[in-house]
Amino acid sequence: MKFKVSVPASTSNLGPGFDALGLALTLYNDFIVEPSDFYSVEIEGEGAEELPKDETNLFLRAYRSTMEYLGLNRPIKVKLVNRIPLGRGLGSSATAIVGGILAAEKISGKELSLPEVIDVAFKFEPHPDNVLPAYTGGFVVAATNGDLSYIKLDWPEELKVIIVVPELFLSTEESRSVLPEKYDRKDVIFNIQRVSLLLGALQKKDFGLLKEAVKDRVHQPYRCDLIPSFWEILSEGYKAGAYAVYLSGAGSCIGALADKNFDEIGKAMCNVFDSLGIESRYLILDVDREGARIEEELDG
Ligand SMILES: Nc1ncnc2c1ncn2[C@@H]1O[C@H](COP(=O)(O)OP(=O)(O)OP(=O)(O)O)[C@@H](O)[C@H]1O
Ligand SMILES: N[C@@H](CCO)C(=O)O
Repeated sequence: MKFKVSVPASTSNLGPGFDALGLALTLYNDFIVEPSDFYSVEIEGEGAEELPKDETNLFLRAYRSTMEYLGLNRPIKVKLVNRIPLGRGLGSSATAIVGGILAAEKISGKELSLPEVIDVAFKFEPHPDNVLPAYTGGFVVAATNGDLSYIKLDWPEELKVIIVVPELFLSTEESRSVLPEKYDRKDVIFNIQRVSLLLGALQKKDFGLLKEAVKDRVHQPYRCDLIPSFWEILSEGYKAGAYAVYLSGAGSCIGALADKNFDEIGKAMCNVFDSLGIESRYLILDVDREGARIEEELDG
């Protein structure tokens, strides 16, 4: 039994929806798994040099934790084919967690319920906005309070996501450490208004509202100093025709929503990084609607 688990990247927050909104993208990490006499990890692509190849590897930790939950221990050999840049706010760690859980389900022949999947996943990443879209695909609104409530919403077909990827590694831990413990009531109200507007604007395809709807006072004003010329990059994205520009997840990637001028928007934002001597590239992505999947049996 040799199989491939494919898990999509995700862009979360979308401005004001901190720890609540997540969107799966058509960029994938693949995990090629087969039973073995002992655990081993091989890595190709992103993080091949940096990520651990022993039992501390996040994919293996999630796999083993799921197997432990099921009362099993079945060693595997896994090859990580990583296409999602690490430490950029594209949910790479969420793909490893979800991939490990799916691999355990396949090897054990047992299916976990969504609450069980979330219970295991939250041991490693206690916010839902990357884990959930990685697992379910699509545009997801998640609410946690002990239990998880979530809903998958329609995403307008014509809206693509342009992701600018700078050569700036930013761990989620570091990017969360700059956030305040408490917020002013006016800032909380500001974000509640914008998230509501954002969901309405997407539902009605009133894209002219998106620029206001992605404004945020909960995380971007605190994280902006971690990304040189953050506000200028947003401004260049808007000038080139984006409807919305925001920090993707915990950063450092910047996301832009548009239905045309995709290359112009990507280039305009990368030019700002260029002028700072920071290498960058852009990806034009659609929304993945399927989520994590076991794509194929690779042999017998
Ligand atoms: N594809 C992967 N395979 C194995 N481990 C990973 C993978 N991606 C991330 N990790 C592990 O998860 C840890 C935390 O990653 P972190 O959340 O900071 O970054 P990220 O997942 O790349 O970005 P983000 O969650 O902001 O989108 C990393 O130090 C790394 O050990
Ligand atoms: N909502 C999270 C995403 C990172 O997993 C954050 O912004 O910190």
